[in-house]
Amino acid sequence: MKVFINKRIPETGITMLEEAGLEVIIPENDDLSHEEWLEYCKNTDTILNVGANKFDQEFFEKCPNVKAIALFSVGFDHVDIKEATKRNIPVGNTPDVLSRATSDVAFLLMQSVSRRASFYFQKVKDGNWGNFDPLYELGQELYGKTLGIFGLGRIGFEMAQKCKKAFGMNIIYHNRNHNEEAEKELNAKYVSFDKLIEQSDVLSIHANFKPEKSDLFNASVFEKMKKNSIFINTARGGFHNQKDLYQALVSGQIWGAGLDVTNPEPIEDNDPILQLSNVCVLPHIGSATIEARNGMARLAAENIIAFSKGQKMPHIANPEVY
Ligand SMILES: NC(=O)C1=CN([C@@H]2O[C@H](COP(=O)(O)OP(=O)(O)OC[C@H]3O[C@@H](n4cnc5c(N)ncnc54)[C@H](O)[C@@H]3O)[C@@H](O)[C@H]2O)C=CC1
Ligand SMILES: O=C(O)C(=O)CO
Repeated sequence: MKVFINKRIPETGITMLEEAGLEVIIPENDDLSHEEWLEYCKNTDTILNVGANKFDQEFFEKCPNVKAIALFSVGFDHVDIKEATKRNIPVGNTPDVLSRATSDVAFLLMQSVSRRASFYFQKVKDGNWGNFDPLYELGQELYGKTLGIFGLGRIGFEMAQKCKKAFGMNIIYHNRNHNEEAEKELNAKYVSFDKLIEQSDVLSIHANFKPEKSDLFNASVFEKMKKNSIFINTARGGFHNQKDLYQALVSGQIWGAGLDVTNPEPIEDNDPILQLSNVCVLPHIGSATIEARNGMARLAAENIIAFSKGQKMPHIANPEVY
């Protein structure tokens, strides 16, 4: 059985696949155009996919030989799951192993924005240390403030846990269902979407993205948020309207923003949001630790190996396929 991997992943995953007797195909030039990527996919049985290549109607029509897809990500918003299931194609993902790393980045962004760290670092790099100024670009402390989580699943829970431990923050959340563990362990309170945006001092997005939720965080939401609030998005850029976010930040409707994901992604070089002192933007590095990436490689390989043995994928985005 052939496994096409579009970009090199940590060696652990590749070794597991090879030891299982699978033929691994990794192109030398791993910066493939869409057409080149499709060409590889057409000629393979299973795909281990790194990145946001779209598994849409075009893909499924042009690549009828593909029998299984193992994503090198927990998010699967780039896959038409209904179509994959209809065609009996299991889609694997990589939950849990990256929750700590990704929530670390949400926490880091929150702190970076609250203390204007990236702005000050840029000043130092520009040779502009500045004099001690009692009123210049002051940060705000997070102790006892309210953290609002939109989408309290695996990553949202870890973010809430860190904020509770580090700053004694009160946790409120809005989710598809109640998270009993968070309510018990963190005293997290379930609130309506409107209450979430009105009451949060830090609003952190951790839900799985669906196209119908595009621009959910837009001007009408930012208007209702507190003036001292910080908006954090490490989930998917599609959740926020970036122009509206810029306006909310410039007009002082909200206090700051930390983004690991942008809309569009990658961010445009001339996006004015990059010029703001109350913003920190990272290039989608939530899972970019050695530990998380090794874990992702292991889970993706486990998925392909299970499939090759006629077994169920152990980490599956469309369990309904079985
Ligand atoms: N920045 C990065 O590098 C990374 C980003 N992510 C993103 O984080 C997302 C979350 O990952 P996990 O915590 O593992 O997923 P999860 O499935 O454990 O948690 C997501 C939670 O969001 C809730 N949810 C989904 N849609 C909702 C809606 N419309 N309203 C209210 N709640 C909603 C779900 O009920 C679930 O509890 C991924 O789907 C991915 O997009 C994940 C890993 C790395
Ligand atoms: O896993 C994901 O969903 C990511 O965004 C990158 O790790």
